[in-house]
Amino acid sequence: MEAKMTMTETWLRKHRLLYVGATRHPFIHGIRDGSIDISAFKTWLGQDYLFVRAFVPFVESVLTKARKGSNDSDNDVEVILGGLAALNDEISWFKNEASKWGVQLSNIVPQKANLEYCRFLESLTSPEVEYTVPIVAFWVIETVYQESFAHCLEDGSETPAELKETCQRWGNEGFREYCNSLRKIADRQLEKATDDAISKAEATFLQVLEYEVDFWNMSHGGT
Ligand SMILES: Cc1ncc(CN)c(N)n1
Repeated sequence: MEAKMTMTETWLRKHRLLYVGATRHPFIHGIRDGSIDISAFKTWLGQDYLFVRAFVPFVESVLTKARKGSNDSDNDVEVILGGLAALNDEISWFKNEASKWGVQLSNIVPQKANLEYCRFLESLTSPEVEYTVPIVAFWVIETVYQESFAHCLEDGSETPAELKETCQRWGNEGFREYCNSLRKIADRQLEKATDDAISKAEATFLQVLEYEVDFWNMSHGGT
């Protein structure tokens, strides 16, 4: 008998074009084939540092909701706490990387796409938004980076040596497994969710993908 398709699988198939748009963006192609304009990379670096700082309270709120709204809360808390710990490392990494590239983090002003994305994440921290919705958002946010940067490390890629460490940060196997754990939590929640929560979660899935595309665009000179 064939295994039943999970909700995340259904959405990934149904919204394939947008998903590919977010995970195979020209910014990523530029890293992968070595044609990236380093000023675009530096813009991304500074903006992403601000994003990651704003991402922490979002993840904290997911953690709080996991404690209250999950019937496997020990597992969920462990996975989400692992994510928070990774964010702590990520922030230190951004600081180091910025000084390597001569990017002054204290002078970075968030661009429109970044502000809008952070505002959207903040809206998901409201207690009225049930756990299923932000856990789906969390899974997609992390997975877009995992799939994007892993693509830059595949056989045949010509990623410049000085950008390999960046790609390793999200493209590594451990990060992939962590994304799979988030996906399993999201699917488990979706299985028992109401139709209303499922449609809100699907809309959130799409919004995150759109925000991710806008985020990459911003590094290419968009706003
Ligand atoms: C915009 C964005 N999306 C996702 C990630 C992965 N934490 C990130 N650092 N920045």
